[in-house]
Amino acid sequence: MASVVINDTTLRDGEQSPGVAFRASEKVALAQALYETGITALEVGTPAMGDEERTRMQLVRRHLPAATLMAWCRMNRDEIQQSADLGMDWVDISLPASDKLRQYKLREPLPRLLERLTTLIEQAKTLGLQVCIGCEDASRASDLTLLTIADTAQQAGAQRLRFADTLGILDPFTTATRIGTLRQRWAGEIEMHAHNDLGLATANTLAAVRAGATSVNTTVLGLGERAGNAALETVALGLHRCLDIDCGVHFARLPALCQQVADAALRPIDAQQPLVGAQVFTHESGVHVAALLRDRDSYQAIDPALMGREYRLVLGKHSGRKAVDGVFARMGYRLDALQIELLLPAIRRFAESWKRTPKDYELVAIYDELCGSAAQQAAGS
Ligand SMILES: CC(=O)SCCNC(=O)CCNC(=O)[C@H](O)C(C)(C)COP(=O)(O)OP(=O)(O)OC[C@H]1O[C@@H](n2cnc3c(N)ncnc32)[C@H](O)[C@@H]1OP(=O)(O)O
Ligand SMILES: O=C(O)CCC(=O)C(=O)O
Repeated sequence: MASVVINDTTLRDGEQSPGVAFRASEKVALAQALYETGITALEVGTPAMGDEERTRMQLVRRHLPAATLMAWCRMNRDEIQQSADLGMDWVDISLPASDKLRQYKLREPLPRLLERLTTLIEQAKTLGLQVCIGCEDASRASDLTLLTIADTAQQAGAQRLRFADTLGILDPFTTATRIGTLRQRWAGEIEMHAHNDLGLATANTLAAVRAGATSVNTTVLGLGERAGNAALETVALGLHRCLDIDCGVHFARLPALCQQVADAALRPIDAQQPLVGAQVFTHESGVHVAALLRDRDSYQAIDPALMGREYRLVLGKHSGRKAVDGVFARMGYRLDALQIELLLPAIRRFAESWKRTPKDYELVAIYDELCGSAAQQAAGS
């Protein structure tokens, strides 16, 4: 499959998560960390927000001269001019694609908006900017409207069309159909921008790529409006794993990048966050662990080493005998069948009382209590 550009928008849409506000130093450091993780195309901000935001965008530009930077703009001449002044490579000119958003936001008929769009694209191109047309709420726009916008954008010389599932209402099948229709008409780049309201943002992003999208928006940890955007981590690994597309992401750097974003956003990483959560390479269930002790591929499709991580086997309420044997063996204990029979119910009780798995020293304490020499002597007498 052809290559795909990840145009990460952590610093624009990611920061639109309620309450998230990156300081200037954080914005620059995050841009740097994204770049070092192999993400070289970044949507870095909204010039309309004012001098402070523009200064930050300029700082990112200075720190990352080789990165491909994009600004998000409304249909507004000043914002496009500002994007050029800030040294951006791309401008995303946002146009409400659905009737609803046009009606309630701009209150301007589509033909008039398209005339304005043509002028704005020409302005941006004269300023040396590459142009992406952000079709906001494209999922609620008709194909006819979308294709009309695409025709105008194409004639005016825009390079990219962003299909935004602004409200996160699509499923992967509909996404593929919509992008496929667009692909037949629009010769330029197509960028998928998916929101996660139904938990389908990554799936929709992969479906869009299958149907012909050449570029995808992501945010680290899926930050973004409401339920967020498609997460960089799952999109990058999904493209690699499911579609055999290498976007140049250094997977081993993802955990540190995610932690840095989590710290700057004050959003702790959920233990079960795909790929980077603390628990996602940890196995407890007895049936799984028994098989994993023989072959890691039995219950582990993603090699944690790819992310610089390790897999762990733990004991808990769902452990079986082989798991008890295996985990104690890792700690240097050779258990006999009777000891395992004594330990298993005690470990289950521990997990239920403390609502967590016992740590190694706690397993040793359970062992000492139930199987230590005094206990064994008592059991024998
Ligand atoms: C789906 C998305 O994520 S789109 C990205 C949206 N991003 C943001 O809103 C984040 C940053 N936003 C802000 O800081 C501010 O809202 C600003 C600076 C952009 C604008 O601030 P203000 O000038 O005070 O406008 P305000 O936020 O009150 O209202 C938005 C205005 O933008 C207009 N607008 C919305 N989309 C567009 C568009 N694509 N093109 C032109 N105008 C637009 C609205 O119609 C409204 O105009 P009105 O005042 O004439 O009704
Ligand atoms: O206008 C765009 O480029 C898309 C904006 C966006 O973030 C969205 O629609 O969710």
